[in-house]
This record gives sequence, C-alpha cells and structure tokens, in this order.
Amino acid sequence: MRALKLHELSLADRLADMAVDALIDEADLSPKPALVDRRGNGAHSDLHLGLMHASALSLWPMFKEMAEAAIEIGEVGLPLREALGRIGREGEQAMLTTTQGVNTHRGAIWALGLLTAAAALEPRAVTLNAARLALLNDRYAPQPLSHGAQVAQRYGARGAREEAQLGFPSVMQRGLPQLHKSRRQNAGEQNARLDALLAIMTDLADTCVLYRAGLEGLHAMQRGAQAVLDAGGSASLAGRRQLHELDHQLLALNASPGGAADLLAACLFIDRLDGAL
Ligand SMILES: CC(C)(COP(=O)(O)OP(=O)(O)OC[C@H]1O[C@@H](n2cnc3c(N)ncnc32)[C@H](O[C@H]2O[C@H](COP(=O)(O)OP(=O)(O)OP(=O)(O)O)[C@@H](O)[C@H]2O)[C@@H]1O)[C@@H](O)C(=O)NCCC(=O)NCCS
Ligand SMILES: Nc1ncnc2[nH]cnc12
Repeated sequence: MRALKLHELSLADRLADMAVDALIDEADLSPKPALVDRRGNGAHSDLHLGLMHASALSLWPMFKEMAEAAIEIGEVGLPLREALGRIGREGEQAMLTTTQGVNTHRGAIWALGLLTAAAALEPRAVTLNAARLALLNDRYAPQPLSHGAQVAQRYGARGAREEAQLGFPSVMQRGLPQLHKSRRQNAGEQNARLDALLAIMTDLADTCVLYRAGLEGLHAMQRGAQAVLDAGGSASLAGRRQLHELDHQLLALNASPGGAADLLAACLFIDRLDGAL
C-alpha cells in the first residue's frame, strides 16, 4: 500500500489537524495552574486528561467543516458567520456526546473555530478576519444564560466574545510575544508554552475564573501569573516556586483558568500556522 503523503492532505484537513494538535498540546502541557494536565484534574471534579484528548479528537470533523465552509463561501460576511455558528453548535453536541455532557472545549470551539475559518480564507490575515467574523451577529444563535453571560451581568466582563472581536489581544500582545521571548532565552519548549499561558493570564478577564471565584480569584490569577514571569519564568527555580504557589492558591479558590487555556491553544495554533507559511 502506498504511504499517505502529508502534502496530499487538503488545506481543510491540515487546518483541522493543526487545531486538534493545538488542543492536545494545551491539555498535555504540565504543570498548568489549577487546570487539567498530565499531573491530574486541577480544580475540576468532572474532567481528566483522557477526556480532554477525546474531546479534542471529536472536534476534528467540525474544524474541517468550518475550513471547508470558509473556502466555499470565500469571504467574511453573514453567510459564513451563520454557517460557522451552525457547525459550531453541532460540534458542541459532538463534544458533549463524547464527554457525556461535560463542557470541555466550548471556548476553544469558539476561538479556534473562528481562527480555522479565517486561516482558510487568508492565512496572512487570520486574527483580523476572525475578529470581523466575531463582530457579525448570528441570527440563529440561542441566547442561553451561560456562565459568561452571568459574569457579564455581575461584573461587566465580556469574556470570550470580546476577546475574539478585538482580534485576540491576549494571544497577539501577550501569549505569542512571550512564547517567542522564552524560546529565544532557551527556556525549553514546555517552559516557553507555560510562560505564554502565564502571560495570557496576567491580563485576561477569564469568565471561568470570575464565575467560580469572583474578583478575588481573577486578581489572584492575574497577579500570581505576573509574579511567576517577574521571578524569571517557568524555567527558573524562583519562577517554579511562584508557579507552585499560584497552583495552590487557585486550587484553594476553586478557580480554573479555562478561558486562558483555550487562548493558549489559539496561540499554539497561530504559532504553528506562522511556521507553515
Ligand atoms: C460566544 C460564545 C463564546 C459564548 O460566550 P459566553 O461568554 O456567553 O459563554 P460561555 O458558555 O461562558 O463560554 C465562553 C467560554 O470561553 C472561554 N473563556 C472564558 N473567558 C474567556 C476570555 N476572556 N477569552 C476567551 N475565552 C474565554 C471559556 O471556555 C473554557 O471554559 C469552559 C468551561 O467553562 P464552564 O462551563 O463555565 O465550566 P465550569 O466552571 O468548569 O463548569 P461547572 O463545572 O461549574 O459546570 C471550557 O469549555 C473551556 O473551553 C468559557 O466557558 C460562544 O461559545 C458561542 O456562542 N457558542 C455557541 C456556538 C457557536 O456559535 N459557536 C461559534 C463557532 S465559530
Ligand atoms: N486544560 C484544561 N483544564 C481545564 N479546563 C480547560 N479548558 C480548556 N483546557 C482546559
């Protein structure tokens, strides 16, 4: 039998591979504060690493379909936005079937879905086109009283929607520059990725943290992440001590930065895409 050559994969196949790889790399990265990783389930009683992997793999057909819709429709506009909304909702159902009802990757479906579609349209304008798509109003989107919506009412934090509408500032201005900086400093790839996650955490209005632990949790996350970076980052002994301290603090507050984790996956996706151009 002839071996499958990677370059024979379609653009949509390759983008779906990159999105799933980014989710699996995020899940495997350890030690992440209060998140599911190779050490354990962090602040989650209903999640574990195997479930995160299964969830990520279940989303491959959805990412492929999103990329194909973008290629077929060919431009940013309401038809593509509403196609992505429909495909995203079906993907969410596939995820919930796989995880038996546990929300593993809702935020990632949103962020990586927009980025995958934008990459299929024009790989050199990914965050710009993702933001333009996020600004369009999907007329068929249900308006559930999600955790994000409840937190928006209570604290005025706008979370995942705004992050995408602004072109992913936490990724482009914090995560990616830190990833590159830590790599330049020879921190090692895993430490560079941890530093990128921490950089995202320093300023994010993570609605998962706000919902579970309020402003106290959010401030603990932001300050603790900054303290690790100030101490020298994950590759330094002082930074590692701060990282363990942050893990303990967030676990005590039951504060899981799931939004930051999704944005790290978005950061790794864009990094991979840049490398492929
Ligand atoms: C437009 C949507 C993004 C909906 O947003 P909204 O804020 O209304 O809804 P949420 O359901 O709260 O989902 C937002 C998820 O985004 C992640 N997130 C949080 N803060 C940010 C941020 N500042 N920037 C970016 N991303 C952020 C986060 O996802 C992760 O957390 C999930 C677990 O959360 P939760 O269920 O609250 O978990 P627990 O506390 O553990 O629950 P319990 O144990 O207490 O039960 C996990 O999945 C991570 O992924 C937020 O959860 C968009 O989602 C939407 O409209 N979707 C509909 C389908 C659609 O149109 N898709 C579009 C395809 S392009
Ligand atoms: N590693 C992780 N742990 C908990 N929630 C998450 N949401 C996305 N990635 C996650």
